[in-house]
Amino acid sequence: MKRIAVIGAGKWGSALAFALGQNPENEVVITSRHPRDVPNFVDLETALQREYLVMAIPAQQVGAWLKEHFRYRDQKVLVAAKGIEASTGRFLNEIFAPYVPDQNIAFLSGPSFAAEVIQGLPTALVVSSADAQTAMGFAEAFPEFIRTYSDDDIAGAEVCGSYKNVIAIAAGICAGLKLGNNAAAALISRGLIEMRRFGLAYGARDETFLGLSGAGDLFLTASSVLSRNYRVGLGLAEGKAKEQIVEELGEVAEGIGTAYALHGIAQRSGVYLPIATEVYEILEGKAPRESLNDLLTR
Ligand SMILES: NC(=O)C1=CN([C@@H]2O[C@H](COP(=O)(O)OP(=O)(O)OC[C@H]3O[C@@H](n4cnc5c(N)ncnc54)[C@H](O)[C@@H]3O)[C@@H](O)[C@H]2O)C=CC1
Ligand SMILES: O=C(CO)COP(=O)(O)O
Repeated sequence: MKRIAVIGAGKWGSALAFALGQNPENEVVITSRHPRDVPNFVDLETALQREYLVMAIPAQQVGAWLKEHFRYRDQKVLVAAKGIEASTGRFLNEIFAPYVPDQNIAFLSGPSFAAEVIQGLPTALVVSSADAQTAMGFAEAFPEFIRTYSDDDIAGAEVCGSYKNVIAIAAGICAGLKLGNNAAAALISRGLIEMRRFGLAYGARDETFLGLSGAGDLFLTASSVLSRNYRVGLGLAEGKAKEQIVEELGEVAEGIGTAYALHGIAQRSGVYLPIATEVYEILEGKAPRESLNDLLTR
């Protein structure tokens, strides 16, 4: 029996708790900063005693959360968030490194809308860890409707999971401006190339970008209104400010923070990130049509 605690009861944490609960080999509890009226809800201290932790707190908040609440007790940790910390440019593996040893941590990626997982719809995910046993331990915890693969390309999982959210914002802008399917396809394919170029510089493996974590999650997120990031793009195309969009969304859209993080990385390192940079400029108020036309005619 795997005793699992999901930390963070938002859309993704709730969906993961549901999915993992479908496997009779697991005993799953969930916790969050606001008590929830769900049968498996426990307080944070109880949750942190569990052997397996699934972290579903957004990337922009998890660093502060770890500092305030986390105490390592040999737990195995699965990081389910996707994003790069805007304030520091840190990836999630860097944020968690001071708290959890490499052999006890894994990262979840792949095309997976929470809204479909919670319906038990077929899904495929990747569990990446430096330790094969840790990756397998989490991969086999998922129920049959979720096909899991395991690998050790943490850099690839992280770059794909975070960067695709920024491309999804750009795709939402493209759709909102009614630039057409040709433009959308050009944008998404160039977004994959940009994400791959950035990821290779971070030590990611090439094949990861054509797999579930890369192309799979990018195509999913950059082509559906189920994506919060895609919906951010639609709002930007309407001329709304990001603050209003986030308020109306009522859920996290990690692509915003990651766009700021990527802009900072590009400024510091000189790496060429045209789409991420244009998304940052539009989030900062640049006219979307001018920006996307620049991008597509460059
Ligand atoms: N929703 C989805 O379809 C998927 C989401 N993800 C990722 O999962 C992560 C979480 O996303 P969602 O659950 O969808 O977002 P959400 O907006 O539905 O929920 C976020 C949750 O984090 C909690 N939270 C925020 N700040 C916190 C803090 N400082 N301390 C404790 N809890 C805090 C909130 O209370 C909320 O319950 C994100 O990184 C997202 O990219 C990954 C795959 C699918
Ligand atoms: O990561 C996701 C799907 O794989 C969820 O995407 P959004 O955060 O854009 O909704």
